[in-house]
Amino acid sequence: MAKPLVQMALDSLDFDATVALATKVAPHVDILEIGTPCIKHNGIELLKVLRAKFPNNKILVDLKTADAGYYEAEPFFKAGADIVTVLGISDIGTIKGVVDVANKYGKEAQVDLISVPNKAEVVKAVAAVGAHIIGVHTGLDQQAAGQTPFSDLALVAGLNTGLKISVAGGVKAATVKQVVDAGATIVVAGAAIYGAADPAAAAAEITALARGESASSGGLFGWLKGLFS
Ligand SMILES: O=C([C@H](O)CO)[C@H](O)[C@H](O)COP(=O)(O)O
Repeated sequence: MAKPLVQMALDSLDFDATVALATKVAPHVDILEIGTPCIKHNGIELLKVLRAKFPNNKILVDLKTADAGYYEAEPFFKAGADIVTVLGISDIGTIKGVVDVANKYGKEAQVDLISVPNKAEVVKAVAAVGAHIIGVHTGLDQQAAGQTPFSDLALVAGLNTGLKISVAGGVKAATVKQVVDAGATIVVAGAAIYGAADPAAAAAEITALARGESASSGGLFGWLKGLFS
């Protein structure tokens, strides 16, 4: 089975701080996510800068599209996004539009299940129109109300659609193995990395844990640990 991918969510509003954080973290993760507040605030220019600076990372643009799927997503695929998100609560025509334009560019559409009431039904419907990734997502406001993504992940994994499953919502070093064991193929971490004293080390630790490697063999973090042990 393929090793899970690790995605870092860039949720700052500041353009330069986002580029600086991405520079620290990019060597330690597979996917850089431009979070929804960040892309709304900074626009497609930020994607162009990150695309040019980080050719070895995939880039997800968290558009959370709700309408005009094809039209809204196309400029971002054209500018180098590898994955674009669309809301699972939106019309199936909107979701199909993002899938179609992703296919046109050889890229991927991720359907975000945030606030979807009938998750099993939506997962089956979006699988039928060719969605590439299902996003199990407990948003920042839901996390503040005490929610976690674990029960939704169990439900989605149990549907056995064969689609990739991305999991976001407060994932941290202590929970990353639980998320992978429960069926995540993409693990997303935002605050656990950008809120750490050393974001590069936190990213390296989370990636090592997601891949089932001991933290001591995990990139810079492992190297630093080795120095001081
Ligand atoms: O998608 C996110 C949120 O809705 C704002 O765009 C976060 O990036 C995602 O939840 C991951 O961040 P953490 O929950 O802090 O790990």
